[in-house]
Amino acid sequence: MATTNTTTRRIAIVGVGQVGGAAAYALILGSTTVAAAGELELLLVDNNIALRDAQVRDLADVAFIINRGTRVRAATYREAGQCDLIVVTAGSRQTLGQSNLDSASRNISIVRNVVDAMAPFRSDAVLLVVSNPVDLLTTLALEVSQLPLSQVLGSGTFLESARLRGLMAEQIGIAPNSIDIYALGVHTPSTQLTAWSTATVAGVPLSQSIPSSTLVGMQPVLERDTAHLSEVIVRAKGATPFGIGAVVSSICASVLGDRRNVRAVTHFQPEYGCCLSMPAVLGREGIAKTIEVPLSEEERRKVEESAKMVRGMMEGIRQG
Ligand SMILES: NC(=O)c1ccc[n+]([C@@H]2O[C@H](COP(=O)([O-])OP(=O)(O)OC[C@H]3O[C@@H](n4cnc5c(N)ncnc54)[C@H](O)[C@@H]3O)[C@@H](O)[C@H]2O)c1
Repeated sequence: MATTNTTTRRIAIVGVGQVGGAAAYALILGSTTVAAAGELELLLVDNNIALRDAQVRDLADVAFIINRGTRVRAATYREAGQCDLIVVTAGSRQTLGQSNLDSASRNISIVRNVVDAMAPFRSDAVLLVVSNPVDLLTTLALEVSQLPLSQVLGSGTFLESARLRGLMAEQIGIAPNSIDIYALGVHTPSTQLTAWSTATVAGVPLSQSIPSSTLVGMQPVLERDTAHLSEVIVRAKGATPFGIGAVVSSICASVLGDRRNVRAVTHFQPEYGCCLSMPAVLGREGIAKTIEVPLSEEERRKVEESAKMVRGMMEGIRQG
């Protein structure tokens, strides 16, 4: 490793294709925020060595231009396991027409292997999983890494929650950061849940802060657009790197800066026996606290149904 300095924050990105590359780019642009008061070193890992080295060179140019002392270099799995924060974006992208199951089984084996190759982890390392299916792979990474529960999380429905607020803001003329609403549960278009029952504007329930005719009209459209926009983007350009890249950068800033922002990320839920997205307070330890959301009976039943699928797949993985 390069010589250490107490204020250097190290983030490893494992899998530097479209998503890993965009995450690295967002991290370099936001390096002052991400590394809190210190400097940022980005370690890139990929089993495609030519691609990894090309990404290092391309991203090093960005760092030179930004000129905030950020360093970018290639690294091994072992070095990645010793970083402050490790982002797992390794995987095979799901192509349209390919079944979820095909893509899931390849990513299960990839994520198991990369997490295994990084172990043993630095004791305070935080592991952030982005590869899909993200709830299953975060649950798997938690088991394989043997890190404490709080230190393993996944991007989950953070992006969908941000998208939901942004799309709603356009409809109702209120800024996104003044709307408190989350997409929760298991991250797929058919299983994630919009927590309408707990949504507020300025602490006032949505049902009292927006005319009911507006609310009823926009709910199905927002749900559909929030859940399916990624598919639309993938159909047109093959991947969705920028939104998720910004999500990674934001989570890294929250964790390394111990900022205590509340974000919908996937993390272990004892009640459901697997990782799925619920709002969490993010701090240096990863998940500082889960916010208990008082879901309606129907919302809870929907979350339990999809959690059952994740638990079933985990059981299949354990039995080999
Ligand atoms: N959670 C989300 O919201 C979200 C959003 C977008 C993409 N994704 C997921 O992110 C993952 C990556 O997507 P992408 O578009 O960047 O795909 P990509 O194919 O462009 O990149 C994947 C990279 O992983 C690398 N890789 C594969 N096996 C590896 C291994 N064993 N060790 C190290 N690197 C390895 C590949 O060489 C490639 O560079 C996919 O699983 C995708 O579904 C998640």
